[in-house]
This record gives sequence, C-alpha cells and structure tokens, in this order.
Amino acid sequence: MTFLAIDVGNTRLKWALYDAHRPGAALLAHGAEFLDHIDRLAEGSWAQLPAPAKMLGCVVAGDAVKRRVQDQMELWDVAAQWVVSSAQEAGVTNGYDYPSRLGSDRWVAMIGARHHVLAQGPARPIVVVMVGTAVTVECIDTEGRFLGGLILPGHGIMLRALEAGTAGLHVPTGEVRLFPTNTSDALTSGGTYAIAGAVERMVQHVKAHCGAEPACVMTGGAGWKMAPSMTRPFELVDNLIFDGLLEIAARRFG
Ligand SMILES: Nc1ncnc2c1ncn2[C@@H]1O[C@H](COP(=O)(O)OP(=O)(O)OP(=O)(O)O)[C@@H](O)[C@H]1O
Ligand SMILES: CC(C)(CO)[C@@H](O)C(=O)NCCC(=O)O
Ligand SMILES: [K+]
Repeated sequence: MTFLAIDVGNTRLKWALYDAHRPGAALLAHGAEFLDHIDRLAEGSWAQLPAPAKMLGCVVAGDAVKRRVQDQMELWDVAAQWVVSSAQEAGVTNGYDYPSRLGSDRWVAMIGARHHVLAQGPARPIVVVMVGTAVTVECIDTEGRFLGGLILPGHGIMLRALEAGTAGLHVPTGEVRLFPTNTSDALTSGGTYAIAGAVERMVQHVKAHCGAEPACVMTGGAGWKMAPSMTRPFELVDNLIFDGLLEIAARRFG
C-alpha cells in the first residue's frame, strides 16, 4: 500500500513516497521542486514511480497551486486529500482562535513532533521550530495542546527586506560571528540571532507556563544552519511534516 506524502510550501513542493501509510514506513523515493517547476512532475521525477495507493498532503501555497499539483497527480488513479487544520487531530488539540486559519504545515509538523517526542519517553512540553521561507516557533504542552506560536521572516526574507529597504546594503552572504566586523557577517549574524533569540523567548515562556523543561525539536531545510547558533540544544528532525502526514494517514486510512 504505497503512500505519497506532499508538502507544498511557500517556495518549494517536497514529496516522499513510502511503502505504507503508517509511522516508520520505509521511504522509497523523495524529491523537491520549486513551485515554478511543479507542472513538470508527471513527466519528470514522478514518471517512473510505482503508483501510490493513498495520498495525503498539506499546502500553504493557495488553491491555484493545489490544483496544479492535482493535475500532475492525474498520472495515477489516487484521490488527492489535503489536511486542513482542525480543532483536534492525531492526539493534538488546536488552541488557535480560529483553528482552521492555522497554517496546515504548522499543524502537521506539530502532530509529527508530538509523536516523535512520545516515542522517546513520557509526554513533556515541546517547542517546535520550522526553518524555511518563513520561520515558525510553536508550543505544545504536556497534554498535547497547541498553546500558540510565533511567525517570523526566514533568513532569506530578512536579507531581501534589508536590501530593499536601505540605501546601500547589497552584499554577499557572510558568516555567523559573535562580533561581526563586516557588513556581510553583520547581516547574516543579525538574521540568525533574530531567529535564535525568538526561539529562546518561546522556550522561556514554555518553561514558565508549563513548569517543565520542553523538548526542543527543529525541522526545515535550513535547520542545520541554525542549529549551531541556538542558545540550547535542539534535536534536528529531517522532516516533521512527512512524519505528521504518516501519523494522520495511519488514523484516517486505517
Ligand atoms: N544561513 C541561514 N540561516 C538560516 N536560514 C537560512 C539560511 N540560509 C537560508 N535560510 C532560509 O532557509 C530557507 C530554505 O529552507 P527550506 O529549504 O526548508 O525552505 P523551502 O522549502 O524553500 O520553504 P517552504 O517549505 O516554505 O517552501 C530559505 O528561504 C531561507 O529563508
Ligand atoms: C506561517 C506560514 C507562512 C509558514 O509556512 C504558513 O503556515 C501560513 O501561511 N500560515 C497561515 C497563517 C497562520 O498560521 O496563522
Ligand atoms: K513549509
């Protein structure tokens, strides 16, 4: 029972084919395409894949992009199913004022993180950081309730905003330094520590609110770049969105 998981992000579509729709299933193939290039998936990297029996995805890119993905999926006889953030799913409850307005990537990643942490031991609060085009920093309490989260610009957006909004900042990417002494390093370090600082605040809020040390997990393509600059240890998890989609699929598809 092959299973196709799809994460349509702000910049790229990421997909993974598994041999079953359950946590721990074997990964058969995976890939990523910039959103501009997704119309070539059916004749490109999907052409040689075994047909998926089930599919589940999450999409933050809007209905037009979702339809373009579904067009590519016509290659197979499989129904497209997309996760919509709800009040409760797979053991996580949603504390957002309007649960369906929570980005489904955030919701699915939190479900992945909750089960990832439960698989390691007793339940504890979690801080989930997703580093992509945008950065999100979520808090889940010991009972699996999403208490709230932060949204901030990703590194690329921060640098482009500074380039666009200042008179004379156009420099190549630099290094993260404690005391940057050139413009490139100052910009790169500023962006990195802006993210690390926001995350540190959330960890403090969680400790104060929940009275326990949270498990700290980080995911997203740029996670490995952030990890050395964090104020405390973060476990890097390859793709919490795919982990979450497997958890949800196991419950929905039986
Ligand atoms: N040195 C860095 N430190 C932190 N973040 C960085 C760094 N360099 C690039 N990034 C960020 O990482 C992002 C790429 O991460 P990732 O591959 O997960 O994103 P994506 O797949 O393009 O995003 P999305 O899932 O939203 O489509 C870039 O958009 C940029 O904001
Ligand atoms: C915050 C992003 C852009 C992160 O990818 C996405 O989850 C999104 O568009 N969310 C909708 C708004 C919200 O989550 O409150
Ligand atoms: K994303």
